[in-house]
Amino acid sequence: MRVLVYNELIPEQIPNFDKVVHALGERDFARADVRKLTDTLYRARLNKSDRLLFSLYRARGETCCLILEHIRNHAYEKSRFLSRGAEIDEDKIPVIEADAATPAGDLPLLDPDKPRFNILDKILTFDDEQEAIHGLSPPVIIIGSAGSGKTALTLEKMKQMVGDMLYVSLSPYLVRNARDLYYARNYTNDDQEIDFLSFQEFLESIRVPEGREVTPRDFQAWFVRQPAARRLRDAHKVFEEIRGVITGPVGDEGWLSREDYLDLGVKQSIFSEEDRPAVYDLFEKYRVFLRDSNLYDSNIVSHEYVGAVVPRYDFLVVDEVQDITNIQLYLILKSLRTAGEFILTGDSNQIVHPNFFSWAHIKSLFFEARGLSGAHDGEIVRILRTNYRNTATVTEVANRILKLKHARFGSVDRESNYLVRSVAREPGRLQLLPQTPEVLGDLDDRTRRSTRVAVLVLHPDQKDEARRWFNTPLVFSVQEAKGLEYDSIILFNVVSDEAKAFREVTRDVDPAALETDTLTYARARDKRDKSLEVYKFYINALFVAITRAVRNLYWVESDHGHPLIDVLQMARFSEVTVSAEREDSSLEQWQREASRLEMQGKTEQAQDIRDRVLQQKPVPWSVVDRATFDAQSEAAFASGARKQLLPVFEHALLHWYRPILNRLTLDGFKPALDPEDKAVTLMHRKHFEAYAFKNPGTVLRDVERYGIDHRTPFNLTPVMVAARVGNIPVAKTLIERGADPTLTANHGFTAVDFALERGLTDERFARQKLPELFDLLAPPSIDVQARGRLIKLDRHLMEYVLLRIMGALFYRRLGPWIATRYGHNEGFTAKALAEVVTILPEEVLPDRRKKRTYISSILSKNEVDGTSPYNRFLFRRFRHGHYIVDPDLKIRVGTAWVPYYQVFRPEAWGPDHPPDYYARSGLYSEADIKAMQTREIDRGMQKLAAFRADVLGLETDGNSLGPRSP
Ligand SMILES: Nc1ncnc2c1ncn2[C@@H]1O[C@H](COP(=O)(O)OP(=O)(O)OP(=O)(O)O)[C@@H](O)[C@H]1O
Repeated sequence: MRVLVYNELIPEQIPNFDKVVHALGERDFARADVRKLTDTLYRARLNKSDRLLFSLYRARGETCCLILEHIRNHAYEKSRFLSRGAEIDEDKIPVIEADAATPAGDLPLLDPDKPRFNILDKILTFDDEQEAIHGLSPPVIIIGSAGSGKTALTLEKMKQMVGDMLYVSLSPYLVRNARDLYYARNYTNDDQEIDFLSFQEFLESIRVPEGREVTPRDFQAWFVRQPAARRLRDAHKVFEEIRGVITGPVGDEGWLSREDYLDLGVKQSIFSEEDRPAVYDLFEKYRVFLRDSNLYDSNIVSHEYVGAVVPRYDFLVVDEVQDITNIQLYLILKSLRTAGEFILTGDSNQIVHPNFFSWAHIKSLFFEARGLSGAHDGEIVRILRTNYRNTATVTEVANRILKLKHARFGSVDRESNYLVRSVAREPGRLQLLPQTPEVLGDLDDRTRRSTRVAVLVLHPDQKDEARRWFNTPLVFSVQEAKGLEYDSIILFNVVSDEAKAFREVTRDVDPAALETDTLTYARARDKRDKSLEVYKFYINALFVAITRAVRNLYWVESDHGHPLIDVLQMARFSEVTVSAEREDSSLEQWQREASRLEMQGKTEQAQDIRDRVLQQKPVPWSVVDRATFDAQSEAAFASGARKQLLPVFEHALLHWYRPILNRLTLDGFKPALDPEDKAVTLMHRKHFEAYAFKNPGTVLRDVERYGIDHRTPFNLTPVMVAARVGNIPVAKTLIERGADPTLTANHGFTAVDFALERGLTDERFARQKLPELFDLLAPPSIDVQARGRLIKLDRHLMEYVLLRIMGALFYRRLGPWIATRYGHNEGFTAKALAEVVTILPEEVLPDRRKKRTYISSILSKNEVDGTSPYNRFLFRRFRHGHYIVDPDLKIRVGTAWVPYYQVFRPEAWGPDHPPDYYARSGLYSEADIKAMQTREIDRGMQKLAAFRADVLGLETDGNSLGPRSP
């Protein structure tokens, strides 16, 4: 049997490794003392205390043994691959013979001839090209077409690095995806701390810029109103010139001076010398426009930040570098402690952002700023030619486009001069179809209900025409589609709608020039020829559009006689009968697609799915938000009617709005006198009945009607309710369908905070529910702003967990602590926190992190006036050993920055209700007791008001809802 070893394992450090692996290879399970742990996992015995975890899978028809993990000292509960916290009783697990052990499935991406394999979201082996790059030391530039494994390879490379690291890319979606891939299957690494940041977040981590980043759409809307628009015509082209040529280069100023700009060589600008003065005039107006509209240009901001960036990373990765400009790259590389410790990846055939990117620009940047790439002298560029994403047919057309580009414009640069190989076993399908009502009707009928087919047009303004024919909500312009992939793509009049431009793209190209299997390096003939710069968008857009199709391409054109169709030899694919399979996706799949698109910022399409496919409606009930609640409770107390007070009580109970609960108790409001358990049970039964069932059916009915994140009358989302009641299957289903776990309730809680709040007081809940709920619901990071900088707290950090715990304790514990009469427990102390967290299971907080000394070190490290170089400026120490979240801290809610103490509400703090020892003593009348309790509560409220004013610096509102003395 073949044995492959996970690349993270170091066999030399594992006792008896060779001996045991040899036995496994010979299928001698008895010698290796193999036992079966789960359906897919086995263990072999290394020595008295250590075990080796492995799985069996089939690859290319052979059974392969995949060695996964070294279990030291019987510590199965620490295993990465067994479910967390697994308790295995060695005496009870069954011995198994090799013949009885069957492979758990097929692994199509595994090459059994390789000795090592890698694990990201799936198990795969690298090909020789990839392996060679994996072995290189930085700096490395990885060039490869879409789907060549650049991201996968780079992430695996990062795992070998030690220290502080950065992964950065323009698209927030790609970054999020990369982070999830990195930590897939419980990967952890104590030797590194990684920031996964979009470029905008990277800027924010230096200093949060004012306003919002200008988009091409803002520019276009402004451009068409300018008199110069008539002469310069194309907004995209002008924007590209400004972004790529005027503000993009590295220099001493934020942009090129007029003189320098007019002096540029012909290859350095998209515009002719005659047009350049007009472009520069417009650029000057553009800066005024930015200032007046509170927008910023990230290039100009990057220039401003060059002096402010501090070296803070030991290693960094820039993924999709073709999307960013030189000054942006320069700024990123300036954050390295040692020059040259980087990997850049990219593909210049995928440039559809206006930024005038070329590999030559990057090379000249390294040449001019020699310090950037370190002492390394040799070639740092490596190319990946194999495509793992698209079928052979799709790849063939993509290659023809590359050949056409080469034949027409010459080599863009030496680096991008290559064709792509497909390894897909399936051939895939390509049909060139005419634009007739019958064909379009049929195509639409077969594809409109499927989440796996999207329609692509070249420009955003062509989407309306496409929507006349196609009913799917998945209609995108090419720029929108960048970074997406679908099983099948319908290209709609991409060429016919820009017939003139594409005619230029094919001008003077001899089809015979495309009959080649390699691209030879050749520059364009005429240096003054700007056609590449001008027409690059069209040819790249076509390339990007086509490579979005994983399997099939349906290409609809009104004019099949266009020269481009001819040059690409598409006629052989011409058909009049649509052969797309008809496919209906379920509502669930559509819901997931809507959420996926939402996350990628494709709000238009996501909304269209919700409106037309899911037919979601606004909730028919009124939702009680903060303002409504304040008004409702005032009115209820004024009326004193039970019917009005009950919803106020329930709301206060759910949000632990202590002043209101106290007041209701003092007023003798019956439900408020019940023990909390009873009141909660009644309320849950009344309002959250649907969440009591394991089967999510009832909850999903509302979700289908009103959307996955609709608000219940208490202004909670369904997943918040599931978290609060501890219903794991429902929470899981909602998350799988795309529920957003970052949304907040009236008092600032996200779904996971509800679960944590309960887990911190209820031992059984903590043990049975919290590990899974935390895993499922805790968002990957919390964005905070301290001292004007973004600090992204990754879920792996203790700071993240601590901030969450402080949030979960905010109302129930912190308020009463501050309010206590003797004041010895104000604020969070390491001692109090260490006591509180003992209840949390190992999976949520490992024992080493529960220690008082450790908690204390994290608190003081992040104290706002502290001097640690790793200070994240989270906490303020207002008395010796007493901490609170810093009142100047802001957190990101949706896209807005909100002060922490507006998200969490100190005005909802109140003292615990005084115990009934007065009553028990039997010495006092009922009226006396009430008076004493009232006084006690009043004192607490006053203390809280003073704390809010003195420590938090907040205005106090006179406790309008606090209890008044009778
Ligand atoms: N050696 C390999 N064997 C099998 N699958 C692979 C291999 N390398 C990469 N893949 C898979 O191919 C797909 C594309 O890889 P990846 O997303 O890393 O490509 P990319 O070059 O970054 O693409 P893009 O430029 O479109 O972002 C992924 O699903 C990845 O897991």
